[in-house]
Amino acid sequence: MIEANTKADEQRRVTITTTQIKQRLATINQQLANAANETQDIEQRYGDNTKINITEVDDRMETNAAVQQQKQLVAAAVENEKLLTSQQQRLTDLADSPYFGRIDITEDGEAESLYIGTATFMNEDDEFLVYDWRAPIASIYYNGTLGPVAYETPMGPLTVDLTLKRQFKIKAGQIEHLFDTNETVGDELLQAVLGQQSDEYMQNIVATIQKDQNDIIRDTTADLLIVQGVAGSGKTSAVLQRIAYLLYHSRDQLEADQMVLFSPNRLFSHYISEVLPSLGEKNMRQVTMAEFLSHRFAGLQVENLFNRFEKDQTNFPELTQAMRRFKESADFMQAIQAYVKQVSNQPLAFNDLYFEDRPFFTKDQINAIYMALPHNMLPGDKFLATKSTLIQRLKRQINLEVQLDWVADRIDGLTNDAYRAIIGQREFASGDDEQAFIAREIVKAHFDDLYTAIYNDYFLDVYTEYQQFLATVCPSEMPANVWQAMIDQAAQNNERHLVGLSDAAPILYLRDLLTDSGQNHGIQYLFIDEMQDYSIAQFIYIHHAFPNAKLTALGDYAQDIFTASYQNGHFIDQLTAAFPQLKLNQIQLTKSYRATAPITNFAKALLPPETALQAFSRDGRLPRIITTTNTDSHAALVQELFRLQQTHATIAILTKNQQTAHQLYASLTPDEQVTLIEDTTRSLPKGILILPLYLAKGLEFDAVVGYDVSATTFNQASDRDLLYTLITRAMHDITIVGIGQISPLISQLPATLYETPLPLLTS
Ligand SMILES: Nc1ncnc2c1ncn2[C@@H]1O[C@H](COP(=O)(O)OP(=O)(O)OP(=O)(O)O)[C@@H](O)[C@H]1O
Repeated sequence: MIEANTKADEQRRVTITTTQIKQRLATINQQLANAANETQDIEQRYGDNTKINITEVDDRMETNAAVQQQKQLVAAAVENEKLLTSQQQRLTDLADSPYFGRIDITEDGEAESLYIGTATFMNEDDEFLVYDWRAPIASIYYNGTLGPVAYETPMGPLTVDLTLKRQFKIKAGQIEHLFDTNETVGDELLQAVLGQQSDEYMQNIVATIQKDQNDIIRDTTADLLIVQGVAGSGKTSAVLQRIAYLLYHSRDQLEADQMVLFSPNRLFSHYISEVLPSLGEKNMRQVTMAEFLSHRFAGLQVENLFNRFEKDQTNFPELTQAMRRFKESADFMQAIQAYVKQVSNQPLAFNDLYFEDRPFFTKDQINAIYMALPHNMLPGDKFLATKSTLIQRLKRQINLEVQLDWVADRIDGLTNDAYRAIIGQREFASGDDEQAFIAREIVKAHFDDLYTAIYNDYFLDVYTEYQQFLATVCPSEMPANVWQAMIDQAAQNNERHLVGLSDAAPILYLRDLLTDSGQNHGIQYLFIDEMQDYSIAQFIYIHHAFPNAKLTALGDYAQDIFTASYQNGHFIDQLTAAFPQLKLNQIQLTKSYRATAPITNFAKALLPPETALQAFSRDGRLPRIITTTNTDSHAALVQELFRLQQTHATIAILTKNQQTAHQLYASLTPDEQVTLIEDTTRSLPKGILILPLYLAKGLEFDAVVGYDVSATTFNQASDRDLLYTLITRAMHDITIVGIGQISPLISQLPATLYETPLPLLTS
């Protein structure tokens, strides 16, 4: 129990701190106003300078230098303004809520109180009034219980005595709550935070990070950090705080754009987009696997995970499943490596390179170049040497061509503007030099398409090469005719500019290994959320594509909605086995924070009894199971929505597939104010939303209605993971609606875990 005078003392300190923050803010505001004026000033002068007459040759050089200098001045001024704006934002946030924690420590007999907030604030005398939550000493706040505690310093671990841990909730400079705690971070504040309504954007969790989440955030040693965490255990939250932590500790070596987060869909990207800015950091890059693949397969259409899932629902025979399992495995990617080694001394599937409708380099010519190279050269090097020979030969052709009459004719026909566009600002020693330059530019432009084709490796027919590879790896248990039919299908896909999803990573891998290309060495960290939605083959390809990146992979094998129908075995074991050379750290999160205890316990009952899953102790209503008839289903749903709307702002109706979502949406009247969410949707409005479950991955809603969770729709063992994912999207309330008969997966659960309201009375 906190004494009243303790609160008054603490409030006094808050006031002193916020007063100083506001004073600093006033200075920054002034500097910002000056900086804005300065930028405007320079821009204006820059504008005036460009008005100097540039047709006089003597003036031209001088004007260029002046313009360059002005440009640099503008860039510096803009940079300065940006810096001041970010300081302004940080101070504004601190003035409202300067800190959320206090630790009292004793070190060598000397006692000290430290206050922890979202950013450091030092007063005029360089005393820390607030420590950044990422400072090494702040780890005590997250990790330590009262008594001796160690924390990392640049000189090695140091032990201090922790004598007090206090948590605050401060708003508009006023303490709303404060608690003393001996837990790592007390539950009281967490209760308050988790009880709030969902928001369009995810919130940062700095004030209440839990110990095991802190381990994820502060890991700096692993090359591959794998986090298996139950639904709602804070995996996504932890990874975002981790990004903020890494940026803070490597300010000089690491930029936000050297980090990439693979996210499940665009909606999710939008949902998490405010966390880093709220911590004063820039966002990392975000990409979905579909975007990544379609970028790398420019011009071809790659099968989409969501569409494939929908198709699997109607027809997915066992042999197709086995085929997919193989193509998505580490063995398959290893077979590609072996194939590349083996074919490097054989002719490759090259394409003729055409120019003006006739082959300029035939595939035989290209193969002759390739095969003449030393046998012991690496395949990628051989390819690059071949490419370089092709470019040299093209250059030779360009040198010959400049002498030809058609070029002289073309030069004669140039208008003044076209002529000037070619020479630009260049100066020439003589007229002949100028002519020679123009002739060369014209011939280069003439051969540009051919050059681009060579440059982009279009002379390798990777699809045919892939089909040849496939012909060498038919698994013994697979009937040869079925395997051949799959190869024929891959060839047909290619004709139609399509790529099957399970072929995508292998084809890219084959292409990159044969051509020694496709690697991005600049990315330092990669984060893969919902790791269970990626195949091992995709992981291997991603690691190949970003060879210098440390990898953080997070997920929950119980939420493998896309692969549960055909994968078996333990995903994490397969993943670790695929990267034996990487330094591994594995962390498990078993406590679920998102939902109330009744919802989490209900979801848990679906999983095998040995599953380590613990509900955070937050009270709430029992889940409701409504079984209705086809005729009454609409009325029952509307009635339930009406009930939920009394207390919740965002209610998601989740369906198994898109078709059900569309049909349901069409059947609701406009005054029911529902929004249909699709693959292309970028942001989440409040109100009632309808979406297929797979688009709700990683998201959360105040209330969820699982619609048509019936004996006919959710009846396979693999549907368990779908249902678990569905239920765990809810924060405060869940209703499951079954039509005809409720899914056996639900009816098997202990009746104490839910309630069944009386059936709706219809006329
Ligand atoms: N330490 C914490 N303090 C406050 N809130 C937390 C904490 N950890 C998790 N949460 C909250 O719990 C919810 C779930 O977190 P998050 O989405 O990060 O979990 P997840 O493990 O990625 O979930 P899922 O796998 O189900 O998508 C979020 O609302 C998040 O803000």
